[in-house]
Amino acid sequence: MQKVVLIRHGESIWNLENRFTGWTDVDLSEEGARQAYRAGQLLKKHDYNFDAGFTSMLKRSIKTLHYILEELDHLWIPVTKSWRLNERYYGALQGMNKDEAIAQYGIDQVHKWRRDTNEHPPVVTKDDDRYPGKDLRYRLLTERELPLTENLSETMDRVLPFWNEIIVPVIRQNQKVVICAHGNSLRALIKYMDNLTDEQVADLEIPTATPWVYELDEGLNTIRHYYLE
Ligand SMILES: O=C(O)[C@@H](CO)OP(=O)(O)O
Repeated sequence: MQKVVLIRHGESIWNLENRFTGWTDVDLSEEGARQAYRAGQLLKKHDYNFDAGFTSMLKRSIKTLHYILEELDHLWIPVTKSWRLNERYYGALQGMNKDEAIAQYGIDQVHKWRRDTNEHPPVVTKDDDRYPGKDLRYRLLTERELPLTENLSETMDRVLPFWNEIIVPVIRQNQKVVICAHGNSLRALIKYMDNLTDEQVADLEIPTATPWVYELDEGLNTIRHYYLE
């Protein structure tokens, strides 16, 4: 049996302001940083230790993992950062307040944008400052990889190769792995791991900075999962 710990970043400033975030690189709120340290303390209390960490290229996740590893006195483990674990790219919704979006577009449309597996948020154009092609950190990505918008299915298309080709081989070497990512990149991973239907994944809400333990069998099928308390 293998245990993998998944964790969504702590509360960000835009979580607090209720704004669509996606690939916008907003920082943790003060409470978000405290949540991350508390998650580290919880893992320590339960005697968790890790050999390898994985996170996105966004500071709210990078810092959350860093604070957790600091609490565990584990800052020395290798941490791999990849855009493939980034939050779902929310296109032209990024920056918009979610209540204002509901007032403008209606609750049903906003719910579809947020939780339907196949619905695309409105696109950004390539001259928009929010286009990832303008961001230095993504300069090695191909044009096809740079999103203008993304639904959950497309998020799965970029998360799953990273899981299968990069993380799974590390787990198979019996390394203990922690993955710190985002609400929707984790939903994409769990949809695949637990074979969830579109309806089931629409109801899956992942709390911030709460260690989520996945126990996997030899074939890396889920035996059970639970949040640490
Ligand atoms: O704004 C976002 O990027 C995500 C995560 O905070 O929001 P939602 O839960 O609406 O998909």
